[in-house]
Amino acid sequence: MDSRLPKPSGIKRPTTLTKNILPMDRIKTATLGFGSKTASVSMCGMDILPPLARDLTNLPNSFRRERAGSPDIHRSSVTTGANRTKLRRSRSACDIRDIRAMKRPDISIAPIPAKTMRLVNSGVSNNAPASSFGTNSTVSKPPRIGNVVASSTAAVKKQLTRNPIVTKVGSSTSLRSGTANTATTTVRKGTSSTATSISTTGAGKTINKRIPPYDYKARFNDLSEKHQVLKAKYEEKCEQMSSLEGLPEQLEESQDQLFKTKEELKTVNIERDCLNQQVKSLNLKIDSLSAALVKTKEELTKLTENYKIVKEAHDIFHNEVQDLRAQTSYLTDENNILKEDLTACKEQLFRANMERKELHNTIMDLRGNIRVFCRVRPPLDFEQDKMLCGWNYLDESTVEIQSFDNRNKCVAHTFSFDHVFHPNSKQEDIFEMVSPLIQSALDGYNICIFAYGQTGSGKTFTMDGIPTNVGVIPRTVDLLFDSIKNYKRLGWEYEIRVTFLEIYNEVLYDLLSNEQKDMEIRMAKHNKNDIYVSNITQESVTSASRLRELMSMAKMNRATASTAGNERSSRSHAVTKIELIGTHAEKNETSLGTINLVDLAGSESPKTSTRMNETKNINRSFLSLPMLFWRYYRNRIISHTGIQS
Ligand SMILES: Nc1ncnc2c1ncn2[C@@H]1O[C@H](COP(=O)(O)OP(=O)(O)OP(=O)(O)O)[C@@H](O)[C@H]1O
Repeated sequence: MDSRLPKPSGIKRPTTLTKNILPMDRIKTATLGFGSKTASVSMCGMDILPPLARDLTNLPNSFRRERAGSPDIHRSSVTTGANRTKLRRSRSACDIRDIRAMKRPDISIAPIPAKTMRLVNSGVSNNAPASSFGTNSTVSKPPRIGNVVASSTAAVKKQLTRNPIVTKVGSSTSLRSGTANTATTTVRKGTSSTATSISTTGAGKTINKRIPPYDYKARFNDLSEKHQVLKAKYEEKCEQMSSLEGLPEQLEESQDQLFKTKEELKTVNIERDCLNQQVKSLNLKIDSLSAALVKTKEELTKLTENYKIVKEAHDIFHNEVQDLRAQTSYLTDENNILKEDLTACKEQLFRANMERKELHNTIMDLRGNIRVFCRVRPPLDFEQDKMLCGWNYLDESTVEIQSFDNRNKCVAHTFSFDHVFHPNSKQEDIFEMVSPLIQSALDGYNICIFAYGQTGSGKTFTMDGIPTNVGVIPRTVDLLFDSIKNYKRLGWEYEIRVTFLEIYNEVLYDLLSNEQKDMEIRMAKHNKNDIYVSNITQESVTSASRLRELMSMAKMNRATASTAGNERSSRSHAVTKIELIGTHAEKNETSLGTINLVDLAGSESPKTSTRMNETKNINRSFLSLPMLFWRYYRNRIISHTGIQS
C-alpha cells in the first residue's frame, strides 16, 4: 500500500507579480501581497479560515515563497524528510515490530464528522466567511490589490494576535486546521506508541481515538480523509490561483490606465494653469475695460450734456438760419430788382458820361485849346538886394511889366494871359487850372502842358515842384489814377504807358535807359498829325508810386548845369509822355488820350551864357515855338472855316 500522497500536478508556479512597470511602492505591495502565502491566503478569504490559514501564514517567509497551492509539499518541507521517514518506518519495520509487540486493541474508528464531509464535498469558499463555510461560493473576481493587501495584512495580523499558532487541539472553530494539527500530533505521537484520530461529533465534542499502528485500514481511512480534505483545499487553491493569474494583466492594464490618467491629469493641470493665467489676464482686461467704461460713461454724460447744449444752440441757429433764408430770399429778389435798376443806371450813367465828355470838351474848346498862364515867382533870397523890373497885377488875366528904355525912362508893357498867378499863388492853384485837361486826356484827347520862360523863372518848380510842395506833374499822376478808379466803376479799364524823352543840343535821349541809341521823331503812318519817337523805352505802369519812381529816375538822368540865373539849371527839354488807353468791354468802346508834360530848358541871354553852343541850341528851339503855334491855329481855322489863306 502506497502511503505517499499523490503529487499534485498541473500546479503552476505563481508568476512574479512584480514587474518592471510597477513603481517601487507597488512592487513592495505586490511582493508583500502576492509573493507571500499570507497574502494569498488572505485574498482567498483565509483570514476567516483561521486554522489552516494561520498555519500557512505563520510559515517562514522562505517557506511561504514556495509554491502556493501545494500544502502537502509545505508540510513535507516543514516536517522534512524526518517525519516522512518516520512514517515510512512506522509503516514498515518499526510499525510491524510494534504491531507484533502490541496487542490489538479495540479500536473504534471515529467516524468522519459530518461537517468535514460537507466541507470536502462542497469545497472551500475563498471569499466566504467562516460562518458560511459550507456555502458554495467561488472566486470569480479578485478584489482590488491595494484593498486586498491592506485587508489581508490587517486580517492576518488580527488573526495572529487573536489566534496564536498553537491551536487548541480539538477546537471546533475549524475542522481543517484541527484536522491538520491533529494529524501532525498524531504522527509524532504515533512514533512512540499509537496513532491518534481526532474527530468531532455532530454535537461539537471532540472525540480522540487512537488508531493502532497496525490498523492500516483505519489509518488509511484517516489518511484518505485527510487526503480528501487536502485535495479539496488543493483544488480550491488551484482555482484561486487560476483566478489570480489574470491579476497581473489586470494590474498592468490598470497601471497603463493609471499612467495614461496621470498623463492626462498633467495635461489637464497644464491646461488648467494656462486657463488660470488666461482668466487672470482676462480679469485684468476686464478691470481695465471696466475703468475705461466708467471713464467713457462719464465722457458720454458730458458729451450728452454738451450735445443738449449744442442742440439747443443748433435749434436757435436753425431758426435764425430759417429767418435769414427768408430774408435772403427777400433780399435776393430785392437784389435782382436793384441789379436791373443798376443796369439801367449804368446805361444812363454811360450815356451821361458821354454827354459830359462832349460838354467838357466843348467847354475846353470854348476856353481855348491853347491856354497860356503867367506865373510870377517871388524873389529868391539872393535877389532881395538886386534891382528888379517892376510889375503890376492889373487883374487875374492882365499884368503890367515895367522897364527902363535906353533913356532910362520907365516904360510899361501890358500882357494878357488866360490867367495870371501872382507870387503868392500856390501849387494847388496852378494845378486847379490845368486839371480839366487831365479829364480831357482820359476822355481820349491829346493834351500838352509845358512851361516856358527864361532860366531861373520857376518852370521846373511849377512842373515838378519840390518834395514838400509837388508841382503839376506829380499832381497829374495822382489825379490820373484816382480818375481811372472812378472810370472803372463806369466800366472803363485803362492801360497807362509812359516814356521819358530828353532833347539836349538837338539830340534825343532816353531818360529810362543809359544805352546809346539811335532815336528819331517820326510821324505815325495812320495819322499824320500823330508823331512818335522811335526806339524809346516805354513802361507800363499800374500804380502812381511806380510812375513817380520812373519820374525820379528820369529826373536823375536829365542834364543840369549851373547858369547865371539858376544854380541847377535844366539845360535840356524834358518831355514826359503818358498814354492813356481806355476800353469799355460792355459797350465795346475804346479811347486813346495822351498827356505830354514838357519842362523846357531855360532860355538864356548870350551875354550871360557860359555855354554858348548849348544856349544857341536852346534859343533856336524857342524860335520854332511861335511857328508851331501859328501852324496849329491855321490848321484849326481851316478845319472849322475851310478857308486856306
Ligand atoms: N513860385 C515859386 N516860389 C518859390 N520859389 C520858387 C518859385 N519858383 C521858383 N522858385 C525857386 O526859384 C529857383 C529857380 O527855379 P527853377 O529851377 O524852377 O527855374 P527854371 O525856370 O526851371 O530854371 P532853368 O530853366 O534854368 O532850369 C529855384 O530855387 C526855385 O525853388
